[in-house]
Amino acid sequence: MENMSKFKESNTLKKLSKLEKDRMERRRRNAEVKAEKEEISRLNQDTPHWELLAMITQYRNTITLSPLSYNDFIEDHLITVAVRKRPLNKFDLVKKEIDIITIPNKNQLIVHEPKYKVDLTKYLDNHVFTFDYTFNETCSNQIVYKYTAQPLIQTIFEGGYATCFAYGQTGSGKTYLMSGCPKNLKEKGIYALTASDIFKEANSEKYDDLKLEISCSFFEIYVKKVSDLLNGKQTLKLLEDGKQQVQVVGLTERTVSSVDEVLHLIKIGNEERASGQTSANVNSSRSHAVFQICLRSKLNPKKIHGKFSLIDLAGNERGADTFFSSKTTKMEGSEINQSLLNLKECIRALGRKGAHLPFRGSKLTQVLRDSFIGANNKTCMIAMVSPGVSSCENTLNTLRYADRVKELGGSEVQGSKSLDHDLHMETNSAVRSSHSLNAYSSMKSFDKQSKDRLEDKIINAHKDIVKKLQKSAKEAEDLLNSSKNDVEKYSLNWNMLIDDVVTSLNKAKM
Ligand SMILES: Nc1ncnc2c1ncn2[C@@H]1O[C@H](COP(=O)(O)OP(=O)(O)OP(=O)(O)O)[C@@H](O)[C@H]1O
Repeated sequence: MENMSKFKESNTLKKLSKLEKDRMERRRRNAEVKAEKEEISRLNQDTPHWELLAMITQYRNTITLSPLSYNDFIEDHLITVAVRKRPLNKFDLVKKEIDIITIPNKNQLIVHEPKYKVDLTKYLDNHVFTFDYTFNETCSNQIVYKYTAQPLIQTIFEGGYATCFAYGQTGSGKTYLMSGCPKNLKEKGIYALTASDIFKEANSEKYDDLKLEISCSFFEIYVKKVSDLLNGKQTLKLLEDGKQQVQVVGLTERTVSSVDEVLHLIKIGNEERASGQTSANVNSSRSHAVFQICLRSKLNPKKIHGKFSLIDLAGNERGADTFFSSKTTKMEGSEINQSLLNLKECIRALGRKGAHLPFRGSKLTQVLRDSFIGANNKTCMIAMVSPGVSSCENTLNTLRYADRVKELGGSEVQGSKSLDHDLHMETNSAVRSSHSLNAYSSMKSFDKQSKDRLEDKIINAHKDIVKKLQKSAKEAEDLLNSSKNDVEKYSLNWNMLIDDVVTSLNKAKM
């Protein structure tokens, strides 16, 4: 008995001593980790985002990168939505920005958003977006052009309207893409590349009979004011005739015979645009600039044969600081938001032939009305994003907007690690197939296997819709919590969210 109690005592002592040893070991290891962190932090004093950078690098090491290459296939779309990421520039480097965008392949993009857990440890919220094309920081303007605006050139020769939009926050590279790099003349912009191809095509024998003439106009829309950039910013009026056709009364249209002449007009217009920035409230990135190249046959000069509109859209990023700002700035912001929402609906209407076209909702959509109707019209939108971490919120807003422009095209899978495009395509086609459920129930000759497969697809599509609604409910809750910070941004995001929910619900109807 005595031996037994001695044995128990020594066992307890052993356990206590082990616990003490473990505790010491834990303390030693914690001290080591702490020292290591302090050392890394000391070494990275110059890189405030080193922890975030380490997490992103680790993430990138887990995926295979296969970005778009020059020989990739050009898809034929009525509406093309693409994203271009610019490289970090010297201003970013001065601000010690880090690159939070990864482009793993030719149509996906990941935004690594830094977030904090409740215990304040950092983590990455990886947002995966799918578009028709994604261009990484090494892609030249020529490549972006090849997959976006160039495939639309033929449209205007076939009697249609082609429209190319560049959208993104200030500093995201819209001017670099549209006008080219001022320091490197080889890096031409979309204006010059488009004009050059239009001249090449117009001068080909095919169109000899048409006797085509090329002319250009350039105007700006700021709040509700339309100004002629080729005529000293003369204010222009919009008039709608009985056939709902909108005329920009008094707009200067210059006949051109070479690419250089086109570029000269663009230079004049851009200078005119910039000149307003100091003298008034007008800021180039807060107005929409519309450059149009028009084809007319000399045989019937009153009728437009085809038109290419290149539009540098205003960014909505200043919404972030408008809560305490002036009435003018608020009005400016809400006008931009309204025109962007309307634009999105009008582009979607182009994709759904015969759908209601709410073009009267803004001056921008009024002047572009003809671009959204007509069987032969095509549109592309290039969303531009800055890679830096301080642009994260604006980048997500730009991508969400671009994502919603194309109904059923490019879906965002928040937080998802899946990079499988086919998966999205599968989901999208299943959603589309749910429209045919009524037809399906009345199909008597349907074989059992096909019936089961279709039924599964429909149920899966409906599950996706439920998931989407749950995600939207969560987004709505987050939005409500942030409503007090910035009313204007809140209302824009709220409208976009509701739009999205309504679209999902419409799709869910059987
Ligand atoms: N693809 C690119 N490669 C290299 N540099 C780029 C690229 N895109 C943009 N930049 C550089 O980034 C800076 C901002 O670009 P840019 O002026 O084109 O932006 P923006 O969207 O037109 O801005 P804002 O709306 O304020 O006029 C410029 O210095 C530009 O040269």
